[in-house]
Amino acid sequence: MSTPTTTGVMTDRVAWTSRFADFWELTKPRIVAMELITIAMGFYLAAGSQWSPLVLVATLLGTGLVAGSASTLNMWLERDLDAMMVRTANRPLPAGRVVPWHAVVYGLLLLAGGVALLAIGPGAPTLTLGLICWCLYVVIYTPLKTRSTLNTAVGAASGSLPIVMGWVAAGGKLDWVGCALFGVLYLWQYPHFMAIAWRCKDDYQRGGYVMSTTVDPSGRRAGQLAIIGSLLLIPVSLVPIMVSDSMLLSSAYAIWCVLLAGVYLWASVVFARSPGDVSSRLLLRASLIYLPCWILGLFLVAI
Ligand code: HEM
Ligand SMILES: CC(C)=CCC/C(C)=C/CC/C(C)=C/COP(=O)(O)OP(=O)(O)O
Repeated sequence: MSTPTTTGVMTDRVAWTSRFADFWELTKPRIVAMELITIAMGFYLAAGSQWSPLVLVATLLGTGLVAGSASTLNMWLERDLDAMMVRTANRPLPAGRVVPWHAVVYGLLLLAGGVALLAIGPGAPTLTLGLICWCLYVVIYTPLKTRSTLNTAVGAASGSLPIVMGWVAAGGKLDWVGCALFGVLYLWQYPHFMAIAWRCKDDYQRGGYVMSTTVDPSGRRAGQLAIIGSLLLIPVSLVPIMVSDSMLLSSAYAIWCVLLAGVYLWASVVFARSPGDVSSRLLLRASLIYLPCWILGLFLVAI
């Protein structure tokens, strides 16, 4: 009878670790992590003094699973196009490290787990939003990417709903504040994505994607959309002031929001005036700084 050698056990361990890493990558973990932070923030803002830690955990885990499922099925649907683009060619499916039907089963299992958690935890309103979000991303946004630049308007909606899911899960109504949370995330995505759409325009062209920068390679249209998004962020990001009773905290929040959106607007203008490698990197960085900083501001205003 043969016994497993140390080398054999080590090789198995490495193989399992890289398999785990491939399935993990299918969920686009960095975007999901950022979404989870927005969900926690939405929940925190709506929760009064009485809130259930179990509902919070179920909302975070459930939405995380539904979002991971959406990303996995998005990658499955786009596996052939991803193979044509430099940025995505080494993803688990186009690189052949995960078999397509395994990804489908995995994506559906994640969806089932997420639906169960959202049903048991926060309940029907949050679950309904989660399913709408999933459909927007997988069923509408993904096929629309090769057909119309309207894809960004739809993708941005799926990126903005999770913060509302957190808000609703903690008992928030779809009032001014609930809509403003959606609005900030929605508008934030325009400069964020316009920077990426510029940086990846050759890739998008190779994959046959219809993006603002492939229909207008001068970058004019992308620049205009980035400016409109960051400009509108100034008034919309001020609406959540309504959750605070403190004059001091609301004033500090207002100044913070105007400052953040001002920097974002400045980066958008720099990009619009001269679309290029440096200006698009600046805008992408500004977008990745804006979001956590705005969330920090919300945290403080709701103390
Ligand atoms: C229309 C909507 C969106 C599109 C098309 C989009 C697209 C992308 C793409 C293609 C990248 C990779 C950039 C690169 O490789 O250089 C990226 C990065 C990123 N996105 Fe977005 N995004 C959108 C919305 C969102 C939302 C809603 C969030 C989270 C709340 C988010 C968070 C991030 C983060 C944290 C990164 C940097 C980490 C990474 O490269 O994975 N994005 N986005
Ligand atoms: C609850 C739930 C379903 C949440 C969904 C949250 C989510 C995954 C938002 C992503 C937003 C978005 C449009 C990302 C870009 O995808 P892309 O396909 O353009 O990116 P890629 O080119 O890197 O594949």
